[in-house]
Amino acid sequence: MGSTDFSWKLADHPKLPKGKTLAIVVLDGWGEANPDKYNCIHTANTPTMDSLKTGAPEKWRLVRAHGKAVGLPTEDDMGNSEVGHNALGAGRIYAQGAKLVDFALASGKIYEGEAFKYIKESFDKGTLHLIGLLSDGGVHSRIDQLQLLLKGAAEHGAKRIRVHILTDGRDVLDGSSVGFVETLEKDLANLREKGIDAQIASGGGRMYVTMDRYENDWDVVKRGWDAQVLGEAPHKFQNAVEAVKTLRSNPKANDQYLPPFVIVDESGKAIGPIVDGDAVVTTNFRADRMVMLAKALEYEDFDKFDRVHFPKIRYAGMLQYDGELKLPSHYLVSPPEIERTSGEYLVKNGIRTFACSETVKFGHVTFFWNGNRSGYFDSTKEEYVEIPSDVGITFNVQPKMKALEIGEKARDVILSGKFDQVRVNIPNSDMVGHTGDIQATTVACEAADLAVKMIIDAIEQVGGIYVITADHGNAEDMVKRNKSGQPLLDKEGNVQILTSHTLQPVPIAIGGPGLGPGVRFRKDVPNGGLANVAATFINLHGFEAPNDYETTLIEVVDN
Ligand SMILES: O=C(O)[C@H](O)COP(=O)(O)O
Ligand SMILES: [Mn+2]
Ligand SMILES: [Mn+2]
Repeated sequence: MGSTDFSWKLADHPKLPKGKTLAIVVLDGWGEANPDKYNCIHTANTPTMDSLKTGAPEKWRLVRAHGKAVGLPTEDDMGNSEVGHNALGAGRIYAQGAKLVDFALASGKIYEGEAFKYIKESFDKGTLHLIGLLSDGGVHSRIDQLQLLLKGAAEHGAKRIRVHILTDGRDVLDGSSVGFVETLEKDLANLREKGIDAQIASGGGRMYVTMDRYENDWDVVKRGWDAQVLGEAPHKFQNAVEAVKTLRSNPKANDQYLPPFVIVDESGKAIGPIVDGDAVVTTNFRADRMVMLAKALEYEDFDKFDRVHFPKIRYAGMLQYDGELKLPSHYLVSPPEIERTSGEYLVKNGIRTFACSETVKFGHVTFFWNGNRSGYFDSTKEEYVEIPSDVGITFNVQPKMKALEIGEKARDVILSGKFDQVRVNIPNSDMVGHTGDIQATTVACEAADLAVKMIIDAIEQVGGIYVITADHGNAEDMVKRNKSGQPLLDKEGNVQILTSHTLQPVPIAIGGPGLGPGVRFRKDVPNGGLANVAATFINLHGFEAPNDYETTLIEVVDN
């Protein structure tokens, strides 16, 4: 569109009225799958979500939430919160970080950019450190990208490389960490044969070391800092495979929560602390769980924990993680330019917007929803409320999380009449689903269902409209399956628990007294995905969607 004829003004919808309070609920990790005992949404008592599905067939449907529908490289890529909320908020499908990094590595462009040239200045005298999640999950990072970057960095002059690994078990099976470390060790051994001093220097489980998000618990980042930068950790090993195997042998241990360790030489000295003159790359492409470390690595003024030592390094992110904060200032690959999101359009068309979740998902309905931007578009028309999450626990011990508090907050705000759009993320089915605890996940889904009921009841009272959907699957399938759908067993004959997201579609339901009698889902968008939702709710606010948005899911028929 030419810059001169661009306008933020949205056209009036020819049939749909303005002024209805709209609740948008994103159930995190709530997909649709065959009912069996490993489908916690099925086993849970969820009368509200059930009634939406069975009560009004023209107002309930499934939408795609994985693979190409959300800008991921292949149809084998499960959905995730970042790409899901980006699509929901932006109404268009963007090539996402995973894909952009693939392109940059395949074309070699990654080595021609400003950031690579910048870190390269350290290669003569300093060490190149790579810090990131080690798995093939494809949600935050991918090991094949790390392998290519290692090879490319060596070819472009890196002589001493240290890798700081974060074990996964959340986007991939628990226990798979050992295999990934072995794969990486082989690559590093190959580099050593070529005369490059390349080794793993430290490690730890992603949820306990480094990868916190939305500033829920800085201790997580500090534990990583101590190991990666200071070379200090409670556990010391001479070999990373041995480290992971030994730490996992504790019956309570799992990949997500492995304690931090450093690799030491024969004299017990850490082999890879980060020191003045070194280069550092954080290899995750996804932002939320790298922003905190990026702040610690980049900000001169920093008071979140005592860094003890703040080395003078050249730091680059795989991507820029926060477009508003411009953090980090150097990045190997440019992030997707997600602009003109629904949030910005609607606020500029007078829609007063409220968004809320608890800490662990707060950025999902704000930062991701708004195209990876922190902050308000217009603070006079928007309010974002974060309900503090519990800290230092795995959510299977507290499966209700803050669902009811989020529901109450949304209810109060809806009843206040101060906002036109009230948007929440209810985290339970995702956060508890990631623990692999089937019983607790069932309780989690029940709590989420209750929160939905509170919001729907409030919408009934004010004559509003609700849109209930999800960002990707998780709790609806808690086991790894073979191609014919049978649960897979491990060596001991136990079912293999699936802690990750799924490839399943997610439901979307519309309703409420403010929804005109002729509004229903169209039948001619059978492959609709999350990116079609924005045009849908823009319509429900009484506007036509911008014409480059993915098409709306609804139509208005004359009764
Ligand atoms: O970061 C996480 O918790 C998982 O890797 C993905 O979950 P999310 O995409 O639902 O946040
Ligand atoms: Mn999610
Ligand atoms: Mn998740």
